[in-house]
Amino acid sequence: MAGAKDYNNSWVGSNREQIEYHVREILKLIGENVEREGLLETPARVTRMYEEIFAGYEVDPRDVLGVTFDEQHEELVIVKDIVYYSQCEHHMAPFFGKAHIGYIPSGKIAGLSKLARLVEAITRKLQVQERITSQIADILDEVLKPNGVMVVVEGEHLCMCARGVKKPGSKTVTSAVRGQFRQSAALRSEFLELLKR
Ligand SMILES: Nc1nc2c(ncn2[C@@H]2O[C@H](COP(=O)(O)OP(=O)(O)OP(=O)(O)O)[C@@H](O)[C@H]2O)c(=O)[nH]1
Ligand SMILES: [Zn+2]
Repeated sequence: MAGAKDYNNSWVGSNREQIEYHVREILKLIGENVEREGLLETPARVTRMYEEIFAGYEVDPRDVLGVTFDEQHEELVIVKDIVYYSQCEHHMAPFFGKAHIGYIPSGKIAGLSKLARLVEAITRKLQVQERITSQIADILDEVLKPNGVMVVVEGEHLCMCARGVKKPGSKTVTSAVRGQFRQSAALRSEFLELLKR
């Protein structure tokens, strides 16, 4: 039955009926017949989709890094090609791509999966790519207190491909550096070189 599913995210669960109502109203306003078979379940489906793509509103990204390990590895650690899907806050249209994270620990390392979870927590909400990039860097910097952090995010924005300027295939690349990466061009080059492999 439409909307009978349990929701993991409390904001979707408690607002489900209203979200469904408003999706139905938008469908009417764009000229659709909300009674036709293909659309009967659409408001409920959209609401369930929101539960996934806006799951970040339920998570404090700092909590994702709650488990860390003391380790004396003070060399570069990189997790690259972390695929993300986000929604542009200007158009509510998807943008997606890959995030690459590098950091130089200072006595504390994060579980590798936690870096991917951090990307999930930050991207699953309305965002701009620049903010995603700096939030990843800032939260790692704050929680791990590493010697340096560098983050590169690549994204393809549907608001630039499917509408407006219509430039499919254009890629936006953003980066953020903290700590030793700020001072050292050699370190930035090492990170970028390792991304190419
Ligand atoms: N900096 C930045 N801009 C973004 C991002 N996602 C979408 N945008 C841009 O947000 C801008 C919104 O501009 P507006 O002029 O207010 O909106 P618009 O009339 O729909 O703009 P056009 O896309 O140029 O048609 C556009 O230039 C988008 O390309 C992002 O992650 N970062
Ligand atoms: Zn947009």
